[in-house]
Amino acid sequence: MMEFALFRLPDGRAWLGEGPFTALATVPAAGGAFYINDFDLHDPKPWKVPARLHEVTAGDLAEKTHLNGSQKPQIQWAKPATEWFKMAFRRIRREVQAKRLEKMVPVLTESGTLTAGNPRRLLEAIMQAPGNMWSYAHVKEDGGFLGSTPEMLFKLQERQLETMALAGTAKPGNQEGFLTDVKEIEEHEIVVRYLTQRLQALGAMAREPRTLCQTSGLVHFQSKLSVQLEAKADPAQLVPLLHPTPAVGCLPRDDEAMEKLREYRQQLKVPGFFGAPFGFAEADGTTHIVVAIRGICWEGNQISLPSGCGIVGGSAFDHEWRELRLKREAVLRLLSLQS
Ligand SMILES: C=C(O[C@@H]1C=C(C(=O)O)C=C[C@H]1O)C(=O)O
Repeated sequence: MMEFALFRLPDGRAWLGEGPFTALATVPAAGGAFYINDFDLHDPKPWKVPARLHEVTAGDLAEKTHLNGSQKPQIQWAKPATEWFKMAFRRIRREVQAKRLEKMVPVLTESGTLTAGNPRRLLEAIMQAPGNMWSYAHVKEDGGFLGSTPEMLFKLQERQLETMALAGTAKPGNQEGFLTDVKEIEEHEIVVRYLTQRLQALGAMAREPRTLCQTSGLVHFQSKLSVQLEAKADPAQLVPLLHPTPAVGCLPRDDEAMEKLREYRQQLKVPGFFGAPFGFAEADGTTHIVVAIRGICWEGNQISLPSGCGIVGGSAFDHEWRELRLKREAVLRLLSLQS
């Protein structure tokens, strides 16, 4: 199989689409299409209709993707250098303290070299991800990306829109400290405020209380939001309305801040898939779009493992550096790649 896409819902239902894909600007009425784009939404035709679509389970994926016989990947990781990230971190914090910015999410990417095996084998691991995660993959002949994310951008079913703020991170174990951590709460509430502002015009909105979301080896703050839309909305318009949220982007989301964010991403060599929207439209029209974090990408034998962290005025470098490591470790654990 040359090119394919995979999407798994938290409830375990999963779809595998085989290329070649037909690209469309809007979601087809019959559904059965994947949404694949990069962080900057460069692709004007992000809806990809596969030549063949299969509903798959963890049990039959290996056979369907012809993985049988290939070995698990072995990766030699290089320790990430601090310099560029430290510079971005300091500049962002300075901008926040000067009140020119509220929050920005720089991304650090760890590189690795594939020494044996096939990265496609990791599809089996993302099919086994915990029940509160969405798994995604887009694989081409010599490269691709895949992962399992705890972050949904939105789910649209008729006129019911669901979304979530997921931001603020801790290691499991110190829940009491985390629940009252002012900096983490601020980081989270910035995302809630942003979503509320963006969604208010669309219809009656409801916010659930802030709760804890426990994923593989990490705890986050999560607030669910929902909107009863006044008029039918096209997912093609909702994506640029909501993405990027300040959970992976910046606030304010004006041209100047977005330009800075793009500059940092370029300087730090962040892969285009990271933080981008990814999704699937079911045959009944229900559309799921998630935020592609907690994953890896590869090109030939070069592997990248990106992770980001929100910087606000109270952020300290060592704390964020540790948080980035925890996030990378969570991905490695999820993919059963830990050494
Ligand atoms: C950017 C990542 O995660 C995002 C950033 C978070 C944070 O800064 O606390 C938490 C969850 C995600 O919204 C990542 O996992 O790399």
